[in-house]
Amino acid sequence: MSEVKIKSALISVFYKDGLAPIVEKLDELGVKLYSTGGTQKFIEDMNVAVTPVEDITEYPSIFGGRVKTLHPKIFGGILHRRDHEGDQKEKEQFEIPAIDLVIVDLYPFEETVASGASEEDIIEKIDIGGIALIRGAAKNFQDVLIVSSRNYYGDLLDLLNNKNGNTELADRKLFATRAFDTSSHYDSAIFTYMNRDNSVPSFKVSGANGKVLRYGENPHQQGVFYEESESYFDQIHGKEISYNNLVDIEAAIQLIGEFKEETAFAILKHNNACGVATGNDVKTAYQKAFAADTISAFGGVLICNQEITKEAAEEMHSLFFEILIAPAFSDEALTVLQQKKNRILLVQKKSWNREKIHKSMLNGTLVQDYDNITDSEEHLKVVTKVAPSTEDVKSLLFASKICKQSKSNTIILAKDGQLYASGVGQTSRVDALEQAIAKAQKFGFDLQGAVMASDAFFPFPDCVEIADKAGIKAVIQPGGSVKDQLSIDYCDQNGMSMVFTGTRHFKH
Ligand SMILES: NC(=O)c1ncn([C@@H]2O[C@H](COP(=O)(O)O)[C@@H](O)[C@H]2O)c1NC=O
Repeated sequence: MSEVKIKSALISVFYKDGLAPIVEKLDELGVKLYSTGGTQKFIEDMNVAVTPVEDITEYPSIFGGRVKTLHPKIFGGILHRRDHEGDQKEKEQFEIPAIDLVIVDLYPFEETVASGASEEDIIEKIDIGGIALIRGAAKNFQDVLIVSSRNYYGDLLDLLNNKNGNTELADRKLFATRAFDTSSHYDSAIFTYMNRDNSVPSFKVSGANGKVLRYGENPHQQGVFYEESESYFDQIHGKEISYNNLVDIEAAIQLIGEFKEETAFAILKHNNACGVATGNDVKTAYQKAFAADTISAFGGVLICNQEITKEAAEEMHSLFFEILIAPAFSDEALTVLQQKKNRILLVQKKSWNREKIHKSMLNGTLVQDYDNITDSEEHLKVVTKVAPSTEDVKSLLFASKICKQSKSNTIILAKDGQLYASGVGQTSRVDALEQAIAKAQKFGFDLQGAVMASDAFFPFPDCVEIADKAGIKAVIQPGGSVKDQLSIDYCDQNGMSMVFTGTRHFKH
């Protein structure tokens, strides 16, 4: 049977907002309504006739609502095959009313977890009856239409309006597919919560609201972005965000997350910082970040951890950049920045907060903890005769933050809250250092008294030697090489200071 006329509907929804126009339309179409406690009251308050499910089940809602729709007469009403003689006989025998449309909006499990509620409250938000209704109605898409979330109310209304209460098989199948998307996403979230201690060696990821991108990494590749949780940003201006933009946005949000106490500004290209600085105000921090590499900044992704001021906006307006991310923009700043129609402006809504990260690998998925160690003073062990000065320690920790958020192998050269230059993504540490020195010289930085950070230990003393000859006098690195002593000896012989952090920060 392809076309089905909706004659009856069961509505059981957690959030009642958005429901009223649907109830009105169903009432207008003469659809008989069944409902559960709170939803029933909502419908009655609209002065629309509704039959409580209890009238069908002849049971009250019990155990604090844990069992209300879970009854053969409800599930029989949904699941019986309309064109099956045996099912029809049993339906008559057990006096089961047909239910042609099911509208469910599940208990908000993910929201409850995100709110930091107690385990008891979270467990109570595991919907049982609702998920069963969704699965039952979706299974019987031959006869029944399932609306599994309030996200689909708009589509339901269109359907009711356009087809006058009739549905085609293709409609029901589409809504059923969406229903299994809803139910599988819901169960994945429950599993992920229950498996917080990784006691079960299984990994679930469920992205929703797939956004088809213009293309993937290159124009001949397709790309889609599936978000797993609330978005990190709101786009307030500019062209459509691309696949590569998203990759850079993540790198930018991770990098800026390292700077919690001071005003910081960063400019990234291809996931690596080409400019980072702290400053007393946003404009100063931007100017210092831009100075690190005035060429790479062209077309870059900019990020700041403070509101963008008018002064800062005017300063950066002349730069062609792709994206600017900030927690807020002043009205005057927006007036300046929005003059260029394509440039993307994003309001960052939350700091980087993922504990686990994953990437597809071979025929599976690699999962690991996010590198959530930011080197700070208490991590530092002075291994040389000379200790770094207070100012050097500040510069070393600043450099180490950038180092952690750059692609390995990385060497960062910095001073006074300003990235001087970096060597990133190199196959040898010496290459990374030589690249950084050459870049610093190219952009006019005097490396006398600058500091060096390395994301991993030095296997040989060559790096400290090259750095020393370039004028660098303080070094931060994890330590841990069997030949650490050779680097330490070189520093001691040449009046350099070096600290070990004990933490390697590879980023591949
Ligand atoms: N236990 C059940 O039989 C049951 N049947 C439906 N629900 C849920 O109850 C909520 C609606 O409840 P109410 O109409 O009482 O506000 C919906 O989110 C629905 O998914 C149930 N609750 C949880 O499992």
